Amino acid sequence: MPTGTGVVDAFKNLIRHGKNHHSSRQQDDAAYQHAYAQSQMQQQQQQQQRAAEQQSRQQKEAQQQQQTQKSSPKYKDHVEQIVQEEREAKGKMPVYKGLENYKLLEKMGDGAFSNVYKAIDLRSGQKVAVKVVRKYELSASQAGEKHLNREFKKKPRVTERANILKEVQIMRGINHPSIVKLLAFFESLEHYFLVLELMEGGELFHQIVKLTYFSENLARHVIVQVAQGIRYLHEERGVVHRDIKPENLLFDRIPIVLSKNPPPKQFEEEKEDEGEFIPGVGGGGIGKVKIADFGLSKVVWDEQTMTPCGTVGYTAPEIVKDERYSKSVDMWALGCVLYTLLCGFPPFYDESINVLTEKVARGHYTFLSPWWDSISNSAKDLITHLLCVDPAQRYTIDEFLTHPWITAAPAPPPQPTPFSSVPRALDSPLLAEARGGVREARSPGLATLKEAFDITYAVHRMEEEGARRRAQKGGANRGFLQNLNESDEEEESVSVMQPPSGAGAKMAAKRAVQGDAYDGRAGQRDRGRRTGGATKGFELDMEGATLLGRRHKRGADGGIAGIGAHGGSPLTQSTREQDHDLMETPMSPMRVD
Ligand SMILES: Nc1ncnc2c1ncn2[C@@H]1O[C@H](COP(=O)(O)OP(=O)(O)OP(=O)(O)O)[C@@H](O)[C@H]1O
Repeated sequence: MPTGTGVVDAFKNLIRHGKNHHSSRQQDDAAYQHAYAQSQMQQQQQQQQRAAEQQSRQQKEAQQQQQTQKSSPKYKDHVEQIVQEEREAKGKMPVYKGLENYKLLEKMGDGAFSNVYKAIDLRSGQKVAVKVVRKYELSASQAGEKHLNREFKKKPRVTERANILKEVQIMRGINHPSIVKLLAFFESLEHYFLVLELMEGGELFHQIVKLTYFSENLARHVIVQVAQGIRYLHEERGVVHRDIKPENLLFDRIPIVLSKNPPPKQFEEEKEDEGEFIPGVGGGGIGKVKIADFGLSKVVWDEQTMTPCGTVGYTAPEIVKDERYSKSVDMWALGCVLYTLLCGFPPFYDESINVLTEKVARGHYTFLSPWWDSISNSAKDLITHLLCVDPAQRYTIDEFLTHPWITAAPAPPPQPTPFSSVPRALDSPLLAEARGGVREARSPGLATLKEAFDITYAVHRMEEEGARRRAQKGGANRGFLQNLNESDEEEESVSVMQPPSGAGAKMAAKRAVQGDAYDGRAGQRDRGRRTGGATKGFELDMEGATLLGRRHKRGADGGIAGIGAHGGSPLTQSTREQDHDLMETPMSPMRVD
């Protein structure tokens, strides 16, 4: 039933036109409904108008209010708080029980079971790096489900505990300007926390990628600091690091002072200007360089008793040999790092893990032309004495530090060469792909580069452990640290059998073939050649626990037996079918705990 003013108006209308008296009932109804519809429309229009008026009034009020609020300090604080909250939410840092005295600022790196954060010690205000290591592994289903109340596997990873304790034990005794200091160590129910001296620049690896390669002055500045750290470890602490690689070398940033006379570009590559090299300070943004990550380190002699560690009852020659082998692993690594600094790619590389292992074992590398053409013979000479297959022939740290290239004063920048003499557009053969067009990116290519280092060193560590096992057959009393070393050995034999993920498997196939500048018989120049044709080098005798031994089992005759002694360029080896088969198998990361 219509009600209100609309209906009244409708009736008035009807009366006005006299229809109320003369129309039939039907007509009255139609008129009534028409009047009713009209009144409804009018009503709606009025309501809409009122609503529009009210809305515009409210908008005006809100605008006025905003104007006054925006200029008020309270409003500004509020907005800033929201922006800050949004920023924080983006880079949200996890909260760890037991780490309440530290405020995590940003993530700096991660390993297989650890994360490293830049943090502030809230008590002292000091900036530090905190390495957080998980004690327990999430079971596969739990890891995927991301439960809030996560349950951990009951069984602690005992090997990991031993490794962490060893790392801490070793780092505690170390105090050297070229080695990252351990400031504190503590643990909660679920994590170990290592508070470390902060190296703001991060990994040297990224700086190599950024600059493509280093000038000889800058390479010397870096490698001398690393070598001094190694000398301290070897000679004063009886420790071998065993994992010296650009990833584990951290640096402090310094400002780049633009070159007065920018050095000529060697090739049409995007080598960033390193800037002026300042002796004693650095260049290319790199100041102090320090060794980090003692996760694979070993103690080879007890600094207190000055006797070899845990070798009571062993005969002297084996002990001496054992210790020399251990140290020589670091010297080999030093050679790999120096080579990489100077040209931007590692000395040993192949997409096939078998071929790479073979090259490392035989010491087959080259000073690849044209990248090495302008690098001094003195630098090459030093490298040949480090990448020398026979550990007995390899330079010791003292020999390294007295080599003429190391003791030379920084040279003035090279004279410009006309660009027309440049053969063609070039970039470091691996880095060009490693970058994948993105500078400093952690592209799969970069991961492959890192894996090349890992494999190279793993082969040498295995060699060292093989020597130790041979020496220790029969057993003897072992000291505390030697027992810690033992757990590591077991782990190593597992970890090295994991080939790199397939990311770089197809890399080399695309790579341009380069000619050899030098046949790459590392360390053979003036140390005397071996008899019997092919260089024997060391035996990869790991008693069935080796990378190669295991690959034989897995790869159906795809192991080292099928590989001839290659003497060619490290970047020219063809990849054989069986190697491909192995590479296609999806694999977990190299490090296995
Ligand atoms: N003191 C530090 N200052 C700055 N960054 C650091 C520091 N220590 C470690 N990092 C960063 O964290 C990364 C991982 O650290 P570290 O190598 O000690 O851990 P990890 O778990 O042993 O790693 P991995 O599994 O690669 O051996 C480093 O490569 C580096 O980028």
